[in-house]
Amino acid sequence: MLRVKDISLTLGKTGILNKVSLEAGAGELCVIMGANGAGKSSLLKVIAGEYAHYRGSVNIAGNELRNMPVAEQARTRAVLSQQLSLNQPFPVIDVVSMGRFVYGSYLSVPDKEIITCALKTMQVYNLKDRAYPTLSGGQKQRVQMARVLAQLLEEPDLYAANYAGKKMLLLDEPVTGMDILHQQLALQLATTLAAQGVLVIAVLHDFQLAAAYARRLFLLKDGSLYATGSVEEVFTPQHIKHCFGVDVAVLQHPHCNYPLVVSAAAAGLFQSPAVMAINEL
Ligand SMILES: Nc1ncnc2c1ncn2[C@@H]1O[C@H](COP(=O)(O)OP(=O)(O)OP(=O)(O)O)[C@@H](O)[C@H]1O
Repeated sequence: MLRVKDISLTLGKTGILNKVSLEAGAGELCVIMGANGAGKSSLLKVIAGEYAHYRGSVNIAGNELRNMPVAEQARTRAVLSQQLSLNQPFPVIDVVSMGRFVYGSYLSVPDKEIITCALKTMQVYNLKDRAYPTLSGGQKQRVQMARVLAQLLEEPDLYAANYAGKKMLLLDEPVTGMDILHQQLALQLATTLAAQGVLVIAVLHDFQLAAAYARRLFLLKDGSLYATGSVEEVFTPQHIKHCFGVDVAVLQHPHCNYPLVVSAAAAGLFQSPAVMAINEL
């Protein structure tokens, strides 16, 4: 579904991305991680078609991104950007409706049903008449998730359509500001959409959420792809130390089949022979 080959990006005079190549298939939930400034948002913006002057190739479902008309790009992928500022006092329902405008400015009955479905799925239906700027940070983020969901869906039902090879969802730090319940809601929604064939690529900073939800990880360092693979392959103490400069232990989760990444800030952790043995494996 997505083939990124040798992407390099310069902004001003600064090299931001350096020959990044990656592939991801329909129905995968991929997570991009890396330290602040590693290039995660820039990479997502290149894939979203927001930068025209990158070098290399981005191929989406067999189409070269450069050759895709903007309207077709908008129908193929929905993007949740970081730091979206919207200060006009639009009601929430209008903000979510904006997601449907990529299909035309007239909202049909099915469009309105999709908007209602998106509002209810992100648990913001009760806020639909509130002025968007008056919402809390986490509520705004849920509304923005509802907007991209409204853009993505073809039916007012999460399970009704097969999106394999047709739809891509790009999420830049989607759970920022959300409480733990709504973090789970947002990432379970991403998982559900992936199960319907949507390729989901999310930038996350939280190791536990990434470990729990990612099927494939891309770890960036200084604008280059440093490691890629499964959670177990990418989340090693060595990779994390190299990319984030912190000592961690990677432990077996007592109840779940994904690892726990624990930072050395937990005093005395690294004195435990059991933990040292795990990390030397
Ligand atoms: N428009 C721009 N002009 C110049 N430099 C930029 C621009 N946008 C981003 N950068 C720089 O590019 C680098 C990568 O930025 P990017 O936002 O992609 O990082 P990130 O990995 O998403 O970081 P964070 O975790 O802090 O969100 C940073 O050094 C940033 O300062």
